[in-house]
Amino acid sequence: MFILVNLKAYPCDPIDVATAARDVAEASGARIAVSPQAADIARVADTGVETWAQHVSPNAHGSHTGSTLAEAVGDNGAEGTLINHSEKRLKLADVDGSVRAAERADLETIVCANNPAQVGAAAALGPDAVAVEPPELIGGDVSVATADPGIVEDAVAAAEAVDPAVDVFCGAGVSTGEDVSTAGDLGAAGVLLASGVAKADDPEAVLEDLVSGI
Ligand SMILES: O=C(CO)COP(=O)(O)O
Repeated sequence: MFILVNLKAYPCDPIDVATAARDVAEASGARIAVSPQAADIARVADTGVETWAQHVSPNAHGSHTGSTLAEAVGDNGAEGTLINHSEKRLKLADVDGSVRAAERADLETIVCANNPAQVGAAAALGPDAVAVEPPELIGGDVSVATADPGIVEDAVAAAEAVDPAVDVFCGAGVSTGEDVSTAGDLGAAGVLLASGVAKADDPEAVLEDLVSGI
C-alpha cells in the first residue's frame, strides 16, 4: 500500500511533515509520499521524502503565465503528480493534457475521480493510477473505505475493466492504520489523505499508525 499525504493549502509546516514521513518510511519500509504546495516542492524533496505535485498544467513550455509546468515540477525533485483532484478539477481534455505533460517530464501520475464512472474514464487516459475520492467525505472523520466500501470496490472493477495495469487508490477521511488495512482489503493499492496528517498535533505518530495497516 502506497500512502500519499496531500498537504493541500493547510497551514502546517511542510518540512516537519516531510521529515516525519521520510523517517517513518525509512523505519517501516513503507512507501510514503508528501504532496506540498508547488512552491514548496524543492525544499520538501530536499528532505529525501518522495515528493509529489498536487497538480501539473496541461501545457508545455511557452507563453503560459501562471501554469505549473510538469518539467519544472520534475526538475525541482517531484517524482509524481496528482491530476484532477476534487479541489482542482479539470476539463477532460486538460486531464489528458496533464497526464501527457507529466509523462513527458517522467512524473508518475494519479488521476483523481469522484466516482467509479469517472474512474473508468480516467483509467482510459492511461495514468499510472486513479483515485476515487467522494467529495462529500473529504475532510471528514469517517474513511471512505468504511463509509462507502462499495464505491471503492466499484472503482477497482471500473479501472480493471478498462485497463488492468492502472492501480486504484482511495481517499477521504483516512486517518488510521485500520482505514489503510480496510482500503487494502477492498482492492485499493494505496490511499490519499490530507487532514489526518496535516492537521495532526503529532504527524509522525499518525504516520506510524497508518503504516501499521499496510
Ligand atoms: O482530498 C484528500 C486527499 O487528496 C482527502 O482529504 P482528507 O484526508 O482530509 O479527507
